Amino acid sequence: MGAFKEEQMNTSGDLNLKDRLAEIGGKGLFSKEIHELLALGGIDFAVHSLKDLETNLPPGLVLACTMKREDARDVLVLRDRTVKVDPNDPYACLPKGALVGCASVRRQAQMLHRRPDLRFCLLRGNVQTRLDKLNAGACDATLLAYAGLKRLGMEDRIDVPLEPEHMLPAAGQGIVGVTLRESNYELRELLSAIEDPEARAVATAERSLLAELDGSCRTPIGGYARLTDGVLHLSGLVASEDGTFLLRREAQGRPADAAKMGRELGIELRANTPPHIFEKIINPS
Ligand SMILES: NCc1[nH]cc(CCC(=O)O)c1CC(=O)O
Repeated sequence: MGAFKEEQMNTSGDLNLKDRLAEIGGKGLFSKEIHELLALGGIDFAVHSLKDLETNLPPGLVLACTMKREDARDVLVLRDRTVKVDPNDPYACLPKGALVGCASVRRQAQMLHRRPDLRFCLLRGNVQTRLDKLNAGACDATLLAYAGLKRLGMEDRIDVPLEPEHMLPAAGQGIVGVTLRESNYELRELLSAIEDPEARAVATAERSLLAELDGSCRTPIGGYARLTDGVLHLSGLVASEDGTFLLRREAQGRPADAAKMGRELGIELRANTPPHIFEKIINPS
């Protein structure tokens, strides 16, 4: 196998900066065009943030490898960096009625659940654009993935890493995965060298939880698994957008049962959630 040729693509997810991701089609947005090209043989593999990768891949494509997980936490980035932060009560540093720039219903719901006084505005664009807008006073704080900031070398802009008990991450957050054609055995074998079994186990649990729950991409859903001493622990969360309803459940078991564990926790969460929270929004206006 010789050198790789890189094909850069801008997807609808990158190009549409105006709307909330949830309203323009959710996860498939970042991978639709890429997977069409992959299926046709225009490219041989595609690299994704697992968080943005749909749970049901197009026929003939597989998730060939999941790489070692970066820090999965979300972080709070503050405009006023001089305030004191209590790690046990990370949202207390925001004044009453503070304006939070955020494009994720999952983050918004979890914050509103603890701080119903907070106000939210849409903040989209790439990370640098968001930080520029924050610094210019568009809002008082924003929430981002630790992994995204770290990979861009902007860890120093992190004010408050949020522990999963305060903010449950999205399924797959912090993990990079590679998709390719199922029939490309040579490349699958080659990529198995960068597969991380722990990332595979946690990603499988989180993604099967998400697959079970994914009624509408507007539903705030969190899923986070970790492996300790050979035991897989999975936390799942469903909330209403305004944070008035929030349900969190945990499960544990063997890594080999990751998919089953995710499905079962998803079923349990759904059974205990008012059905309207999962209602599909066909035509958002
Ligand atoms: N939805 C955008 C997106 N997809 C993956 C990351 C961060 C990196 C990762 O989670 O792997 C981000 C940015 C963010 O949410 O702050």
